[in-house]
Amino acid sequence: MIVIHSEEHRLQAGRSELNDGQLVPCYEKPARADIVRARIEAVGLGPIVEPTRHGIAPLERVHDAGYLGFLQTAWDDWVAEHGADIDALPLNWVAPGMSRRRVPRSIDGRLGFYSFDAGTPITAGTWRAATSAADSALTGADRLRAGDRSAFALCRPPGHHAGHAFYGGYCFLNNAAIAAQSLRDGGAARVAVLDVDYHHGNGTQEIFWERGDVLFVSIHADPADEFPYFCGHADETGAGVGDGANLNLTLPWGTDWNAYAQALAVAAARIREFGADALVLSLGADTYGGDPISRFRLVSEDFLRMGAAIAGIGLPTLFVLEGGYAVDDLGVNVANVLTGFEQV
Ligand SMILES: NCCCNCCCCCC(O)(O)C(F)(F)F
Ligand SMILES: [Zn+2]
Repeated sequence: MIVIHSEEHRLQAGRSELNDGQLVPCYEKPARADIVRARIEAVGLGPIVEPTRHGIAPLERVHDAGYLGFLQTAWDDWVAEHGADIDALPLNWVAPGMSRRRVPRSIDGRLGFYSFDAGTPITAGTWRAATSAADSALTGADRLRAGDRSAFALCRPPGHHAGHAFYGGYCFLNNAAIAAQSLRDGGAARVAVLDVDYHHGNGTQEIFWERGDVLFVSIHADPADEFPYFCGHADETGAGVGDGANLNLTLPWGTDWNAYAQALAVAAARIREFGADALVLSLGADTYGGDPISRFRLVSEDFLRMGAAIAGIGLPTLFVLEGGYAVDDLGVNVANVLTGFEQV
């Protein structure tokens, strides 16, 4: 399995995030990619290559042009107002009943206009890091189009919380959605996205909400209890021609492999029934029992079983890294999914 990875991920190194009322060091940090890369090399999963640059066009196939323009200038606009010693974080958002008709001139206003949390710092390197992650996912999509059975885009920052025109949950560009759209544009008639991150992929859901050509399936902690809280419920099935092409499988805190495997079997059956030509797998490993911000109870061996179950779907598969914050074990857990897949 080829692995695509850019050193430019290191350019996203936020100082702090707002979590549970406090500014704390960022959980989504460069060491995450380093430990995954080291394990991938140790197990000899496959060659590790740099992404090819794809420019802004594939990003515009998924994201709003005004949002992309904002992301490109946000840091400079922030520095002009607040200086370069503090990362850019929003301080207020659009609440129900407030107007979203005008984009504010203020950088503080635009940070809130285009985001949904204060846990996702924009820094000097955010744009370059985020575009390098999107290029990794796009390069992986190119490999599937060239006939590879699988590829792994070792992406940082992650993407599945980023929507058409918003960022949050450590995500700026939706790497998995950008790759899925690239596969569609490259000739795949139907593409499935399966999200196994502990958190609901609200961004991916929003992007494909009214699309019947891309199936989105997510297995995640019940949003009644867990971030991102406001969507991801089982009754969210899509809209218009997309109705029925969105499947949310929610699980309670404390979920172990037995329960998780049953949800994964339902997801696999739905994907087979959909008749996709390719699968994009949003691979978060924060379902791990040792994860500091999550509350499922998978153990490292379960990730081997997860990889085998994904292989059982029988589609060319692009793995795209999302979350996972038990950094010491992240490499083993991610590599186990990929190894489990390859062994089928
Ligand atoms: N008390 C709850 C704090 C929640 N803090 C934000 C959690 C973000 C999770 C991000 C992720 O793991 O879903 C991704 F894959 F996108 F990286
Ligand atoms: Zn997550």
